[in-house]
Amino acid sequence: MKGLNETTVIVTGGGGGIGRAICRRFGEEGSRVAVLDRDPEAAAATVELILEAGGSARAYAADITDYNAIAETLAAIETDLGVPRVLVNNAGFDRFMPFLKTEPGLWQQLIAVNLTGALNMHHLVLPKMVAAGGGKVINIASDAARVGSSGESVYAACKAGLVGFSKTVARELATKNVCLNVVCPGPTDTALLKGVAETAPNPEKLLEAFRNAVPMKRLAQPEDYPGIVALLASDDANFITGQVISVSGGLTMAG
Ligand SMILES: NC(=O)C1=CN([C@@H]2O[C@H](COP(=O)(O)OP(=O)(O)OC[C@H]3O[C@@H](n4cnc5c(N)ncnc54)[C@H](O)[C@@H]3O)[C@@H](O)[C@H]2O)C=CC1
Ligand SMILES: CC(C)c1ccc(C(=O)O)c(O)c1O
Repeated sequence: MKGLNETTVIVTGGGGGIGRAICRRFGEEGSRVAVLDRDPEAAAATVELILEAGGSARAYAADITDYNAIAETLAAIETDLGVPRVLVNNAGFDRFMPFLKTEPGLWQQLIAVNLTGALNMHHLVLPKMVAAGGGKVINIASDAARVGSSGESVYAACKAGLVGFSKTVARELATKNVCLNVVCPGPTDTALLKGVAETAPNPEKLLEAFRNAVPMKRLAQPEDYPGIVALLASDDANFITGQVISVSGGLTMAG
């Protein structure tokens, strides 16, 4: 795709299911991929896959909830790989529980990763994109933000917050050549979904309910996302900003 070769790309949660698939695609496009994850081994495994395929990547172990640690990590990325032109905010986590059974401590954990973590990344990376004359941000939210999802109230609130935040900053930076767009996955076959299913009284029944809710009657695979993310990061998307796109087999059909 246009404009991705030798471009510096940061992917948070790059060691996980969806993040790894996105990193691999940028590797195939010839980008310099900064695989950022709080799990160092997972990040290193993603880098290994990219290098084996002939691409260029480096692993960065950092927690997106820690503003100062992220500032240090970004300085290292800039020294190693150059100023980022693409940022994919993908790191996230969830616990499945009816809202009335949750406690404020869990809300804080969910908000720290799914909302504050993304704010940290934007606050530290966007000034560099503005100074460099432009950039692309792709935020991985969730269809839970668009249609709701029982058991995911605070997570859904964070993801809906990310959607509103993305549209607002897309307006604020529209004249600076910085485009922000949101991709909303539906239920996807990753460690996150498996972890959630294991906490349910009947994991297979929960997964069946997720499959049945999707018009195309299957869970998403991580490989369902890299195409749209690469497109939104490319020069073919230079006039697209503030948009929200569901990749969920028809779970959300928004006009
Ligand atoms: N799997 C699913 O069904 C869905 C996933 N999503 C979203 O897609 C994104 C990716 O999810 P999956 O690949 O499924 O999850 P995953 O659990 O496979 O990967 C998430 C990765 O993020 C990393 N991470 C978590 N917290 C972090 C932090 N504080 N700092 C740095 N790294 C951190 C983890 O170490 C892990 O490698 C998340 O934002 C999730 O909310 C959205 C809708 C559905
Ligand atoms: C994996 C978790 C439980 C999950 C499941 C379903 C949705 C959704 O319907 O959008 C999610 O966003 C999830 O994160």
